[in-house]
Amino acid sequence: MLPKSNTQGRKSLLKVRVMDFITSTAILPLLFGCVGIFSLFKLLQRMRMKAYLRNAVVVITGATSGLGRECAKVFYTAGARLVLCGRNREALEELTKELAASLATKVQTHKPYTVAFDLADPGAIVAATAEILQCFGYVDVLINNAGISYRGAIVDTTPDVDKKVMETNYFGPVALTKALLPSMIKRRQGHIVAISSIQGKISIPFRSAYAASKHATQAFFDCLRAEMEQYEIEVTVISPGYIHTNLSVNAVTADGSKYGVMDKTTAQGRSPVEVAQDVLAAVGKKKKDVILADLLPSLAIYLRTLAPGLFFSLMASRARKERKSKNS
Ligand SMILES: NC(=O)C1=CN([C@@H]2O[C@H](COP(=O)(O)OP(=O)(O)OC[C@H]3O[C@@H](n4cnc5c(N)ncnc54)[C@H](OP(=O)(O)O)[C@@H]3O)[C@@H](O)[C@H]2O)C=CC1
Ligand SMILES: CCCCCCCCCCCCCCCC(=O)OCC(=O)COP(=O)(O)O
Repeated sequence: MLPKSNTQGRKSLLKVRVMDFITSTAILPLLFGCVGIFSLFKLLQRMRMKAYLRNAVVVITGATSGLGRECAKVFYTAGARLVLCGRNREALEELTKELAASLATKVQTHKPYTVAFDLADPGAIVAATAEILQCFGYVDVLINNAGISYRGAIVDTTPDVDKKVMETNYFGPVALTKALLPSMIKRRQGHIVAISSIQGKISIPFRSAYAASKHATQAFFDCLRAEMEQYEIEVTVISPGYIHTNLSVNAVTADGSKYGVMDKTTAQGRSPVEVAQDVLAAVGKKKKDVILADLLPSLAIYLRTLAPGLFFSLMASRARKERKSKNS
């Protein structure tokens, strides 16, 4: 073994040699070159993204609250021409006024149109599509954001509740997408976005109808992406974790009544403002599948695939715990 001072001497000699190597060879210019190319790439990406969204006709469902409302703000600021959808006409008008009153941005902004309809009413979607297409003559980006959640045990849940959740979260967005596709195919241009959920990738107990509707959403829009490639139509599926919105308050329960509670998980969720910015970036970069969640939910997705037995045990234990806390 070498004495300590000798080891330190060797270490500093090594440092000097490494520095000599870096300065005497092409490594330093190469490093600077790589950083430069990377920064240039990022700059170009940002410029392309901005150009893609500026003046684009963007339809947002569920724009009256939560994530949809924040998406309306960020896309408006990016210079998009908006068609804002929801059931509550007054809330849509109020948002339009708020956007018009917002501070001037660097890009030219456009007064949004509003179209009020119920996604769970198949008849309303045909009329709404015609109205949406009349606003600007075409649609560049459709953001299927509207949705409701649910809380309940499968054994207590009425089929009407299952249907309501599926109609709002799956059949409605699918019908609207299909109604708008022909005009996109004709132009060979368009972008369909589905706001799914981590629960579109994994099912957690007491969320059957919601998780089923989001799994169906993932499956449908994955198929759509493959089928639309020939027309250069983009499809982006976004799966967020908990967001601080009124989703849990507005959720339906097993008997169809409103849940009306702000859950702790929801209250501690990400800010919808930040999530909306991530949605804007995902759309601008034409991402295909995006998970916007913390480490644990993201790991749970891998666990479901790689160790399903373990994942199912964890979910059963979660169900036991939740039942116990409800009964106590
Ligand atoms: N919050 C969260 O933790 C997470 C949310 N998501 C998803 O984000 C999306 C937005 O939800 P979020 O903002 O959180 O919740 P909110 O309850 O705040 O917003 C839901 C929106 O959907 C609209 N909506 C509901 N039912 C219908 C209907 N039948 N027809 C038309 N519009 C309807 C509501 O508008 P109105 O009532 O005015 O019609 C409202 O604008 C949903 O798809 C949700 O599943 C995904 C992961 C996590
Ligand atoms: C290798 C180690 C892996 C450890 C994995 C542990 C498993 C932990 C389970 C985590 C479950 C996360 C569930 C996340 C659910 C979620 O984010 O949902 C988003 C929503 O859509 C919320 O809707 P809700 O109505 O349920 O509030």
